[in-house]
Amino acid sequence: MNLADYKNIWVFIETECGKPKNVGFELINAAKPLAQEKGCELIAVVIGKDIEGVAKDAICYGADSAIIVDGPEYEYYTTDAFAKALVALVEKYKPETLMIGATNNGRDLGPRVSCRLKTGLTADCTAIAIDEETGNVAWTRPTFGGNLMATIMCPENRPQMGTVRPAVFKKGDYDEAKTGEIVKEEITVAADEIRTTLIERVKEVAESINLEEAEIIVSGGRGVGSQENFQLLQDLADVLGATVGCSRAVVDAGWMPHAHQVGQSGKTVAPKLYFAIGISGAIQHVAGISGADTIVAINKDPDAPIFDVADYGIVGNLNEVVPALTEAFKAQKA
Ligand SMILES: Cc1cc2nc3c(=O)[nH]c(=O)nc-3n(C[C@H](O)[C@H](O)[C@H](O)COP(=O)(O)OP(=O)(O)OC[C@H]3O[C@@H](n4cnc5c(N)ncnc54)[C@H](O)[C@@H]3O)c2cc1C
Repeated sequence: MNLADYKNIWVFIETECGKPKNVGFELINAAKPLAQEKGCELIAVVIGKDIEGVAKDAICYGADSAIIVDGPEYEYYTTDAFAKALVALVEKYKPETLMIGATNNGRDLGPRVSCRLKTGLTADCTAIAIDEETGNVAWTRPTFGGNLMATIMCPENRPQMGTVRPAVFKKGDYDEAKTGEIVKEEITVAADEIRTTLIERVKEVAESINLEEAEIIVSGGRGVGSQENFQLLQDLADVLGATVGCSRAVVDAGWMPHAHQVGQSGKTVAPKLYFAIGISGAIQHVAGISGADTIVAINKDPDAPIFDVADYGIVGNLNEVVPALTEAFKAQKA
C-alpha cells in the first residue's frame, strides 16, 4: 500500500429516509481544522435515496465538496448495500481518513468497511487530532470502563478510519451561500446481494427519545428512589420543554428504558442545560455530559462527585427541591 496515494478527509453523512443525522454535520465541524492542518480537502459522502439536498447541507456546514450515491436500494440502511458502496468509493478515490458517526448503523458499517479494506478502525472516539510528529490522525477513546483515555493511530494502512460518538462535537454555522461540487456516483446493488429485507419499521416509544439533540435534559439517578417518583422529573421537564434522561443505575433497576441512559454505555449528550438529580457523578456518567453547556446538580450529599463537574449545585432532598423548581419555573412562565 502506497500511503502517498491517499488524500483528503471524508466524513460519512448518515441519513434515514432521506433525513440527515446531526452527527455527520458535527463531524464536518470537527474535521475542518484537521483538513486545514493537513492542507487537504474535506469531503462529505452521502449514501441514500433522494439525498442531494443533504449533500448541499453538508457543504453549507463546511465540507468542500460531496460525493453522493443515490438509489432506491439505499432508502434504508442495510449492511450489504452500504458497505459495498462505501468500499467501492474508497477504492476509487483513496481518502486518507474516513470518519463515521458511532450510531447503531455507523457502528455496523465502520468495521465492515475497514475489514474489507484491510485497514484499522478506532471505534467510539471522543476526540480527534493530527499527531504533530507523524501527521497521522490521533483517535482518542475511553477505555478500561472509562477510567483511561487511549489514543490510537493507524500508521501503516489507509484510510485511517474511526467512528465518533454523536454529540461530542457541535455542528458549525450553516452558511447558505457556500457552494461546492457534488459528484454523483452510480453504484448499483442487486436485490440478491442484500441479505436482509426490511419488513416493517416499528416506532418504539423509546425511539422518540432524542437525547442527543435535546437542548435541556432533566436526568435522574438512583436517588430518585422509584419509577413512580420519576414523575417529579417529568413535571419539571414538561415546564421546561426538556427531555428526561437517567443514569445506568435507573436502567438497571428497570425504572427507565435504556434509550434514556446518559453516559459511557448510554448516550453522549450536549444540551444547553443538564439537570443531574439524585445522580452521584460516577466517571461513566460524567463521560456522557462533558458537552453540556451548563450542569445543575441536585444531591443531598454535599460530597457527591457530581458537584465537581456542576456549574450550579443544590444540596438538598430532591423530593423537595424538584417540585419547588417546577413551581418556580411555572410561575416565571405565567
Ligand atoms: C463499563 C461501565 C459502564 C457504565 N456506563 C454508565 C453509563 O453509561 N451511565 C451511567 O450513569 N452509569 C454508568 N455506569 C455505572 C456507574 O459506574 C454508576 O454505577 C452509576 O452512574 C450510578 O448511578 P447513580 O448516580 O444514579 O446512582 P448512585 O451512585 O447510587 O447515586 C445516587 C445519588 O443520589 C443521591 N440521593 C439519594 N437520595 C437523594 C435524595 N432524596 N435527594 C437528593 N439526592 C439523593 C445520593 O447522595 C447519591 O449521590 C457504568 C459502569 C461501568 C462499569
